[in-house]
Amino acid sequence: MRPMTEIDPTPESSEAPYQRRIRSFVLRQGRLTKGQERALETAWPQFGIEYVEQTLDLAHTFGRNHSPKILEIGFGMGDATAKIAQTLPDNDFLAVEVHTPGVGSLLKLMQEGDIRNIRILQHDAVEVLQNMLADASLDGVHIFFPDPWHKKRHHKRRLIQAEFIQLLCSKLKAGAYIHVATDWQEYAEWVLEVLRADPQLQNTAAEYAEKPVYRPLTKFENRGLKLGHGVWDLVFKRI
Ligand SMILES: C[S@@+](CC[C@H](N)C(=O)[O-])C[C@H]1O[C@@H](n2cnc3c(N)ncnc32)[C@H](O)[C@@H]1O
Repeated sequence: MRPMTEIDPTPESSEAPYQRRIRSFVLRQGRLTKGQERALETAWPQFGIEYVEQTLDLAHTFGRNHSPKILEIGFGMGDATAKIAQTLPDNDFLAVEVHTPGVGSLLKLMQEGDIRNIRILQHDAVEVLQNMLADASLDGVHIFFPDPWHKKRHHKRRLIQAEFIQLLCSKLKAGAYIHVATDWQEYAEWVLEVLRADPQLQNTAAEYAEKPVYRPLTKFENRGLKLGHGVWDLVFKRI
């Protein structure tokens, strides 16, 4: 197993409404394949967005105005992202991930499939939300299989927390959606509770939603389903 590097929590402060002290991710020192390395060199200049503390003009970034703008947080190796972008060519996807091999992998998939409606930001999505996205600028958010942080003492590292959802809601247009999928039942229950408790959100189902058709089954999910493991989709709308 590769050595894991924990990112140091940023110092405590009481200035901003949502202070990010605990990271929801661990930066792994993954090795890049030759193909990922090549994709990073050749496609990043066209499809990568550098993190800066300045509001991103999404229409300008994607070169079109009226297409729905969807944020994906933590795309992993990008397989689902690439498939969804191909399935929904009229939507634009801002895909955020911290892991370099994942960024290389998605860029490679974009080159192979000639996919042009994705832009990639390699940074902590919380800081991207805080510093780069305008209020009421998003039509949807995808969070697929966020790290469940199984152990109770790690629950504070879970991405989905009440304050994070408040921040996310401020970036959603009225009627925009949040779609979370998880294969960890206890996290599904946690997410359901957090989303239900936010007065700005409305569940589109009684509890868990049917898997929306645009979300492809991942290899890992397929394997889990065969073993009888469950997957829970949650789709909420911003009022
Ligand atoms: C369990 S993986 C799931 C990846 C992918 N969505 C899938 O379904 O295969 C969770 C991913 O979220 C990323 N992640 C976690 N917190 C993040 C954050 N705050 N900003 C950006 N990426 C994050 C991790 O690096 C990791 O790749």
